[in-house]
Parts: sequence; structure tokens; C-alpha cells
Amino acid sequence: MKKGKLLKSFQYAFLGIAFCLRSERNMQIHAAATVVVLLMGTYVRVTKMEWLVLLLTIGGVWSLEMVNTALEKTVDLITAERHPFAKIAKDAAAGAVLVFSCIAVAIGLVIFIPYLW
Ligand SMILES: Nc1ncnc2c1ncn2[C@@H]1O[C@H](COP(=O)(O)OP(=O)(O)OP(=O)(O)O)[C@@H](O)[C@H]1O
Repeated sequence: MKKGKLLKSFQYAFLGIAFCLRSERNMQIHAAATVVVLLMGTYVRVTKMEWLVLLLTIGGVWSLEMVNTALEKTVDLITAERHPFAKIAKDAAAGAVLVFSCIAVAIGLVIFIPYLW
């Protein structure tokens, strides 16, 4: 890939992240939660291994939320009609985000509760 093309692909990826942050309420919630977790992690001085788990979890939630947005937009582009498959696609993607978010909260509790106790 040429240097210009590589730079452009990064630019498009950042535009995608910026769009999700601007327009998706859930993404803004994830961003706020991320700031809180990073501040708390710094404050209580979590271990290197705990940082790795937290960062991986944060990355997973953000990535999954953006894939969810991509899927929602694709479904909306394919059909403006109500369709059971469109509902399944959107609901399953939203379910995937919910599953990972619940796990993320559980991981946060397991890591932070012993420090705050
Ligand atoms: N084309 C569709 N066919 C059937 N069900 C749909 C369709 N689009 C959305 N739904 C259902 O509505 C839920 C919410 O969808 P979505 O988040 O896209 O919001 P919306 O219905 O387009 O309204 P809004 O844009 O105000 O949030 C989906 O999870 C799904 O259950």
C-alpha cells in the first residue's frame, strides 16, 4: 500500500470513530466510563496485568459498539421497511454489545473492589 493510501485509511478510521462518538449515545457512555476507569486505575495503582485486562476490555467494548453501529447503518441502507431479519440483525448485534458490556462491568468490579474495600 502506498504511503498516501495508508494515511488515508487511518484518516477514514478516525472519521468512523469520530462519527460514533458524536452520534451514538452508548458510545459516549463508553467514553465516559473509559475516562473513569483510567482515572481510577491510575489512582489506585492497579498492576500491569490488571491494566492489560482493563485496556483489552475497553478496546473490546469500543470496537463492538462501532461494529454494532456499522451493522445498524448497513441494515438501514438495505431496507427502510420493517423486516424480521432486520430486527434479528439489529437485536443480535445490540445483544453482543450488552453481553460484552456486562462482562466489562464484572471485570471492573473484580479488579477495583479489593482496592476500594
Ligand atoms: N428495519 C427494521 N425491521 C424490523 N425491526 C427493526 C428495524 N429497524 C429497527 N428495528 C427494531 O427497532 C430496534 C431499534 O432500532 P434502531 O436502534 O435502528 O432504532 P430505530 O427503530 O431506527 O429508531 P431510532 O433511530 O429512533 O433509534 C431494533 O433493535 C429492532 O428491534
